[in-house]
Amino acid sequence: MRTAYSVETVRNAERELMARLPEGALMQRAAAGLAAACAQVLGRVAGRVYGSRVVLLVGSGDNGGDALYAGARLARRGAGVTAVLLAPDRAHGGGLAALRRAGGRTMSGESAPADVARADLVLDGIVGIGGKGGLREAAVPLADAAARSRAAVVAVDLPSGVDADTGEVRGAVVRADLTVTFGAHKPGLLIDPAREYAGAVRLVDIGLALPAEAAEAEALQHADVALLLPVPGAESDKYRRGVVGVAAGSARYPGAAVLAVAGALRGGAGAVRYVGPAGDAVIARFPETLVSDEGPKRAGRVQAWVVGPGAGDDASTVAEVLAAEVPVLIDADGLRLADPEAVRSRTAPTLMTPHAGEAAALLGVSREEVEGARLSSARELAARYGAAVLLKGSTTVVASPDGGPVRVNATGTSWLATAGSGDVLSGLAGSLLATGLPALDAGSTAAYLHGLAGRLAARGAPAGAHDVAKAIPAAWRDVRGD
Ligand SMILES: NC(=O)C1=CN([C@@H]2O[C@H](COP(=O)(O)OP(=O)(O)OC[C@H]3O[C@@H](n4cnc5c(N)ncnc54)[C@H](O)[C@@H]3O)[C@@H](O)[C@H]2O)[C@@H](O)CC1
Ligand SMILES: [K+]
Repeated sequence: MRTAYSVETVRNAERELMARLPEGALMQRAAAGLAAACAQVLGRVAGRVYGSRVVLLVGSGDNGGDALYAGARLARRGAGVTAVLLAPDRAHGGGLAALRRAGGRTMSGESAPADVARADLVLDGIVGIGGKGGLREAAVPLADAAARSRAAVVAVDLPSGVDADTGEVRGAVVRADLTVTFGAHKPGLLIDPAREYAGAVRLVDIGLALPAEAAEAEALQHADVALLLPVPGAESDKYRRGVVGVAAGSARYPGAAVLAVAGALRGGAGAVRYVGPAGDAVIARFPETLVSDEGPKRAGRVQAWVVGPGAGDDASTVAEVLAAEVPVLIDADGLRLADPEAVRSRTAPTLMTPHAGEAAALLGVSREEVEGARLSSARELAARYGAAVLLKGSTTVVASPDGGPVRVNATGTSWLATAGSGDVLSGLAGSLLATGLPALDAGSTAAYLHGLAGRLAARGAPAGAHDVAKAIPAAWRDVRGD
């Protein structure tokens, strides 16, 4: 699990640890890890550390201090290190002295862009967890110069200017190739749009003790998903493995039903029951589906429902499903048709799976606002509806109604932005719900498999939603290491 903590939690842990350590020890740990990472990067881009050109962008806080101490270490190994001081009279005193002792030089911001352009490596120590709200004006030309330069850009703790706690980007920020972060991941390193500016992320352990229950966000890895995936035992039959009901599709959109069933058949449930007007299309493609045209209430037992994909204006089916006392996944048209009060008053778990546009409509804000603030949007929807919310997009975020860390999915690919891909995801997640996984686990596991399946199906070329569904078993095997 990749776990991210809020700035407040990180600061508290730092304070506790610092009280037990000699002054400056924590910063030295950070600088040592940072310098080692930079040396590796220099090995790649310049062949070696000795004789390479390094420019430090140094703000007035401890983030700049980390950069200065790391720069001193690189200078001692023979790199030519220049520190650009954004506020020369407020730069970290100890770091500055260390750099000068090691033979590094300093300059002010105005003449820096030329040096940045010639550098092999630019170390971004403008601002870390102490900043808010995009880069200040004086720092913007330096961020631009770094972006134009052929140098590798390594961000200290965070790409300067991004919001550490939310992943929001308001104004100019540094774009890094690598971010070396200290003590713990910050939510902004896992969540877009900030994540995109971080490049690859490396965590340096500085000894912080962070309680798991205080996490703000977490990203499942292969091993976590492997533990969550349901595996049928010797005693299992199709009913014990769970039956998932799919109430989807309409005369106008039969394809949504076919794709949701395609996902559901690969999600671990023992059987898929389809209810709706697209039964013929579903059976033609997937003869193993149990088809009923009697409506959800009389369709027979299921352990979870998926409702909404391609539903058109069929509000009564949505209402019928919401009245069922089993977990329900609501997607697409179902999100628009569901009565909020009926969702809130449900006692069994509910999982809502909007994309940014659907979430925006539910929240009464613009799509851009949701895309810029994915974490708070998902949390807000979850709280309003008393439901788990899986917000689809470049980084899919799954929030629980009762708080706790959000799950962030990192397996997605832009190839998944294709018609019908969401229908496959809802079938898959519904199927996992039917096997008994809690909503947060079902949603995040489905997002993980779906993203992986998307990559496997696409491999650098466009793939249709049905290709993604077909690749789910391969994703499953990949996760389990079979
Ligand atoms: N506290 C600790 O124990 C440790 C802190 N470390 C480093 O210390 C950093 C936090 O240091 P600070 O609390 O001093 O804060 P920062 O250095 O992150 O930022 C504060 C400084 O940045 C300026 N600033 C704020 N917003 C800005 C903006 N939008 N654009 C440009 N400049 C802005 C402020 O004037 C202030 O001087 C961490 O990110 C990490 O790099 C590490 O050394 C590990 C140990
Ligand atoms: K930084």
